[in-house]
Amino acid sequence: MKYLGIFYKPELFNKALSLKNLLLNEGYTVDYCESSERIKNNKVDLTIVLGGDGTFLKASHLVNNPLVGFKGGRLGFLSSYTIEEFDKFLKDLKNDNFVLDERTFLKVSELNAFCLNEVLLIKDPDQKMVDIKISFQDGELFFHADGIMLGTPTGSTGYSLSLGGPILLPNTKAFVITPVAPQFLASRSIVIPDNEKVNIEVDESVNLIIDGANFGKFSKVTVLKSKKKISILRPIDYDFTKSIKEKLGYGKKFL
Ligand SMILES: NC(=O)c1ccc[n+]([C@@H]2O[C@H](COP(=O)([O-])OP(=O)(O)OC[C@H]3O[C@@H](n4cnc5c(N)ncnc54)[C@H](O)[C@@H]3O)[C@@H](O)[C@H]2O)c1
Ligand SMILES: Nc1ncnc2c1ncn2[C@@H]1O[C@H](COP(=O)(O)OP(=O)(O)OP(=O)(O)O)[C@@H](O)[C@H]1O
Repeated sequence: MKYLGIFYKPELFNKALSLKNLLLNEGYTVDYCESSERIKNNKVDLTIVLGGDGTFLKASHLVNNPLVGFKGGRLGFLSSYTIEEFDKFLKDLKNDNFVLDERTFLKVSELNAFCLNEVLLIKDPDQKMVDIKISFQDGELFFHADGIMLGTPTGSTGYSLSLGGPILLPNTKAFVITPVAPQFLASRSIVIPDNEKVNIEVDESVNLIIDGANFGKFSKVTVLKSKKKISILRPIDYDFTKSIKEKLGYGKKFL
């Protein structure tokens, strides 16, 4: 990998500059070092992301080449290194000491918008509970709730988890549907194959939130697996269970 780009959270400008100089000294070409959306559709071999998960999500929507994240925020669940591990990364880069962690995206057909974590339809706080109908090839489901979420395996450790959803291993070919604050205890998440096309209808217009960004009010959307994929560069010793133990405290050995 010779042609690199750096996308950073604005407050990490100095860190981005020092990484750029390190890479230039090692003989790499740094095509861009940006915090704006100008990086869209660039042709570098690797986009290096300095920031937390929000920065990583932003970058994943803008590029199609491999990404590697450096935790420079609070959680950095999607990151592969910390902001202090530039030297470790440079050694891995020199020795190509990586594994590729491929991730799928959802697409909202009405907007041709992509998401790495989840699509959420949720009412305003002062709106009454809404009636939701979810239909897909294998049938239809109804919920009376505040909203509904359709998440990817990547998003299963984000908002979906906070709503009581399951953790899916990254290469699971499935999506998770989770109602938000549903009436009646029976309504929990349901996991469906990721080749399903999901139609969501709500009896009112509610907020459409895609990876945390609000796209306005909708009462009907169609969501399906997108052709867009990204590969996340992971150090050769990376394993997903390590990150859920370390970053979420799940499955840790306490005694
Ligand atoms: N109550 C919640 O847990 C909650 C609420 C809103 C949004 N979110 C998540 O935040 C994402 C947007 O990220 P942001 O940083 O712009 O918003 P943000 O600043 O509100 O971050 C929300 C938290 O979710 C974490 N997060 C994001 N994606 C994750 C993932 N795939 N696995 C584990 N943790 C993840 C972030 O690190 C952050 O700590 C949304 O896609 C949603 O998944 C979570
Ligand atoms: N390049 C950028 N341009 C504009 N805003 C950005 C950029 N990168 C990050 N942000 C915004 O800054 C906020 C915080 O960024 P980020 O989520 O990466 O850090 P964090 O919340 O501290 O870490 P984490 O999400 O890992 O807990 C996010 O809401 C994100 O939208």
